[in-house]
Amino acid sequence: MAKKLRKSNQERQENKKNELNKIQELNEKIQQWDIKPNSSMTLQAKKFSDLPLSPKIIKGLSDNGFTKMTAIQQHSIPVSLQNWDILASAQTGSGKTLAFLIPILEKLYKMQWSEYDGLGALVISPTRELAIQTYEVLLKIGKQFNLAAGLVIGGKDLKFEMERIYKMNILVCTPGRLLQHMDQSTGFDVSNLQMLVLDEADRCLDMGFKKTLDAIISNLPNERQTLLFSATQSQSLDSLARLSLSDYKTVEDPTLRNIVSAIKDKDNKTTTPATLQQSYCTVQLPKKLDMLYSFMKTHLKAKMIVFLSSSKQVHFVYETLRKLQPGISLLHLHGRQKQTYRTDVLDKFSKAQHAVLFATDVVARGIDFPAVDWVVQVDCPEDVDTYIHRAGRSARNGKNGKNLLILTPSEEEGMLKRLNARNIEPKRLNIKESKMRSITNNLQSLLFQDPELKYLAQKAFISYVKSIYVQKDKEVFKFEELPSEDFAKSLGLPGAPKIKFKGMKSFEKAKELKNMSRQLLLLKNADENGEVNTKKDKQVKTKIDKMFERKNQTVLSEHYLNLTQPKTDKKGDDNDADSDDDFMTVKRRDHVLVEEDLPELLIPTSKRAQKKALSKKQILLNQGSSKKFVFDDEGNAKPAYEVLGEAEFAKDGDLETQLGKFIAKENELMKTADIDDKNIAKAKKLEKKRKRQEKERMLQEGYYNSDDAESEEEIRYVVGTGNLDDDMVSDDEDNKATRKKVKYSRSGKDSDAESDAGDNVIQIENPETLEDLESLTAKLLQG
Ligand SMILES: Nc1ncnc2c1ncn2[C@@H]1O[C@H](COP(=O)(O)OP(=O)(O)OP(=O)(O)O)[C@@H](O)[C@H]1O
Repeated sequence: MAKKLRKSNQERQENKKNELNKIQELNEKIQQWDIKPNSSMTLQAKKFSDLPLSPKIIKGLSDNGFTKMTAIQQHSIPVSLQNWDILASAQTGSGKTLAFLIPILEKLYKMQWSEYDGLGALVISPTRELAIQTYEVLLKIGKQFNLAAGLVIGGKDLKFEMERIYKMNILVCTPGRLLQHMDQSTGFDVSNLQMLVLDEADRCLDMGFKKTLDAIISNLPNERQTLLFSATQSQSLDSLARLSLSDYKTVEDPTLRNIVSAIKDKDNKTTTPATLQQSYCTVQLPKKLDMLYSFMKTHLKAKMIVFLSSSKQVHFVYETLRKLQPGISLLHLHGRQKQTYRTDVLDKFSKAQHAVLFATDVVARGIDFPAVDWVVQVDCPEDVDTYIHRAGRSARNGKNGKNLLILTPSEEEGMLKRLNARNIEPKRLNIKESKMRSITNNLQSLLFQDPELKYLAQKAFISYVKSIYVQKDKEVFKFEELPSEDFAKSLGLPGAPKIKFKGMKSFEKAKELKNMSRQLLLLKNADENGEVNTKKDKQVKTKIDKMFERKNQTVLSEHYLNLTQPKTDKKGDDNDADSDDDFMTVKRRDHVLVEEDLPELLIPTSKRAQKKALSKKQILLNQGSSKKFVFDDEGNAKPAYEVLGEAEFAKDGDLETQLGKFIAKENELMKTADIDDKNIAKAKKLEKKRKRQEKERMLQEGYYNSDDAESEEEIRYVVGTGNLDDDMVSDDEDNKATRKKVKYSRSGKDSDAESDAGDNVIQIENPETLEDLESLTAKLLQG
């Protein structure tokens, strides 16, 4: 028995030695690799197996059907393997994900990284969807490795994450939650980090994560490798590169250890693939929905993503078009839905053969839906980069795809100019008016029947107008040219909700009035000759003068305060026009929704308005009980109830007859009122029921984000080797002992300990839920 054990130990040692030798060989080969883009080595390496890569990664790749490399993989993987920092940009769908995942796995493997070495690599993605997708690819190709990987994309149960995050070797995450862990999770140590990857790096910046990224990067060790990947390159990306890549400016100096290789896809000058057919058409804003519906009706056998500018637009278009039953299955996705619902939609759309997905730009980047035939950009993208990324959801990895950009006449010239400047020249498509089907009447009747839909339409209208208003590129987005009335009608609304740009107006007016008040003060201090006395403090003032002054100042400042109120709140926080939700209010005119039913945007928030309302109330209170007057033909006011003289009263019969008549009349009135009341009560009951059902349906479909955190679980883990199972790490002493051994074994001296760790059976904490991505703990890259 002992002999057998010794033999197996010997075998293990032998195996380990061989493995280390092979790693040594791989390292030597990659150091000799000529990474120049035109070198024969680079150009001749067509398959993954042509590169000096470990058998583990080759197996992981081939098991998933990846054998040939794409251009970006061919050019960037050898450079990454030589430990250079990289700023890589390549077309959408060109395989960037593998281009950074392979070097991560390969590097950690060659360093013989173990679960006790802590976090070795960090991948930061701008959206949850992209992070999930990257994580899934990592799981697939990394099965052969003995590493722990986790997905941290936000969620409520911070404690749960805190307890596990320190065990991870590779983390795929979104920026906000990562920073939270850096700040709050005591056990989370990033000091050993070897690689940082920023996927869609420019998008991370566009989404306002700059400060978060700066903070994350400042927490990371300087001695690390950094890879920045994006399909487009913006100036902000350059500035990030300067911040996060070492010696960015020393590109030409090959003697420095950390230089940047800016790798671009040499074959293509533009960032859109050649297999993508690009076209555009021009349609008046009020005709857009007709155009979309007609397009869908003529493409029932297609898989299509329809991009709209806001979640409210998406919600409205989805809810109404599904009621018109176009004959193709419809899905919708935006950032206000629950993560579980979003994941479900992604899954459904990925699997669907023919379907339409209405979406915001939350899926514009990185998401890899298979076989999308059409991308339809119904609302104009905010810039060319967004256009490229949206269009890039189709024609991925050499496949064919089509993109249709719908522009309004006022957007056409500006947007085409922007696209042409980037070598993008979509073909113009002429729309046959005769083929276009108008759905305005259908929408009107839908909205008439369903107040919920009307409410959605109003929100969609406002959010669209708002989206145009806030666009930076005023040459493309001309707010003043919006045909708001017709646009509202095209959504089925009876008219455009009036939008008042509260912040802007009050800001301008406040400036004006501030000037006026200054003039008033100066005038008040003017001497008898009318000259302005600026040295008023030197005047001799009586007590009454002072009181008068103080009183007037108060009046003035109150008045001034009222005018400037919308700009500054009590705490002095800036509330002006830039505030996202507060910058416009809507005056409604055609419906009777009560205030609590209104969207936040519609509630008048100005303190002035509230004060005004208060004062009206006050006036009414002060008035005491009201008197009712009627006006005669000459316009004279008389009390509504007058006591008649006896003779006049007797004209209509004696008291008894008149009383009888009066009672009969009142009885009649009461009967009708009773019927009316019953009808109203019935209608109310029905409405209540309908609302309840609607709410239930919406809950099922993933709206009501407010309780997201309550119900969803957004963190998932792959936990590495079995000895990371909670039970096994519960005993601290044992754990410490194992750590010591494993550390020691990395130097190759204690192969028993190493193989013990390696021999552990892999534990999957919740195998059933692993696949649907909703498990809190999943599994592993196994050895
Ligand atoms: N070497 C390869 N062989 C076959 N298919 C590949 C290869 N590399 C990537 N793919 C496939 O190509 C598709 C696009 O890859 P990926 O999502 O990595 O593109 P991307 O460049 O990151 O796109 P985007 O810029 O839109 O994020 C995926 O379906 C992926 O599985």
